Amino acid sequence: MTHSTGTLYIISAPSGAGKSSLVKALTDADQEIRVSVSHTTRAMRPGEVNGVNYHFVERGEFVKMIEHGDFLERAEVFGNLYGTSQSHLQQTLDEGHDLILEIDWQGAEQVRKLMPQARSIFILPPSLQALHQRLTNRGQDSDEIIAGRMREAVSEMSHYVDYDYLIINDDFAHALRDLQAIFRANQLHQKRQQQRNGKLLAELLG
Ligand SMILES: Nc1ncnc2c1ncn2[C@@H]1O[C@H](COP(=O)(O)OP(=O)(O)OP(=O)(O)O)[C@@H](O)[C@H]1O
Ligand SMILES: Nc1nc2c(ncn2[C@@H]2O[C@H](COP(=O)(O)O)[C@@H](O)[C@H]2O)c(=O)[nH]1
Repeated sequence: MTHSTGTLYIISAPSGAGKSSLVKALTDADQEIRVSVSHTTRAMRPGEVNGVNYHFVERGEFVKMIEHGDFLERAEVFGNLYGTSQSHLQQTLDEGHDLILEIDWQGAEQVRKLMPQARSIFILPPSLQALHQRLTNRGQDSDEIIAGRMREAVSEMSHYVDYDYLIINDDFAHALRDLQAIFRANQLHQKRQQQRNGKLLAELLG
C-alpha cells in the first residue's frame, strides 16, 4: 500500500471577505482538515486566543524567528508582521492531513515557489460595499483600521488571477458548498492516484 500525503491549500481574500468564517465551517464539518496557526505582531482582538487564532508575538521575537529561518513565508500586512512557521507543516502533510494556510497574496507567491504542488483559492466579496459592511458588522476594528483595510482591498483583489480557484462569498452556504467541492474533488483525485500507484506497484512485484 503506498502512503498518501495531504494537500497544502493557500486561501487568500481581502480582509473581511469571510475566509476565516468559511475555513471554520469547512473544518468543523471535516476534522481531518488542519489549519496552520500563523505568527503575528498585531494586537489581539477581543475574543481571540493566543495559540488558537494566532501565535501573538512581539516584533523582536518575530525578527529573531526570521533570522533563525523559522518561516516558510512571511509578509507585512497593514503594518503588522505575519508568518507561517515551518514546524509541524511537513509532518501534518505526511500524516495525510490536508493543511490550510490563510495568508495574503505576498505569502502565497512565496509558498507557490517553494511548494508548487500547493492548491490556491481566492475568496472575493460580492461588492466593496458588502466588504465594508462585513468589517463594520464584525465589530472588532476601529473605523481607522477598517478604512486602511478598505484602501488595501482593491490591490489585494487584483491578485485573484494567480489562484487556481475563485469563490464569490455572497451567500455563505453557497460559498461553503463551493469550498467543500474543491476539497472533495482533490481528495478523490488523490485517492485515485494512490490506487493507481498501488496497482502499479502490485504489477511490478508480480
Ligand atoms: N457570506 C456572508 N454574508 C454576510 N456576512 C458574512 C459572510 N461571510 C462572512 N461574513 C461575516 O463577515 C465578517 C468577516 O468575516 P471573516 O472574519 O471570516 O473575514 P476574513 O476574510 O477572515 O477577515 P480577516 O482577513 O480580517 O481575518 C464576519 O463578521 C463574518 O461573520
Ligand atoms: N503572508 C501572510 N499573511 C497572513 C498570515 N496570517 C494572516 N495573514 C493575512 O493577514 C491579513 C490580516 O489578517 P487579520 O487576522 O489581521 O485580519 C489577512 O489578509 C490574512 O490573510 C501569514 O501567516 N502570512
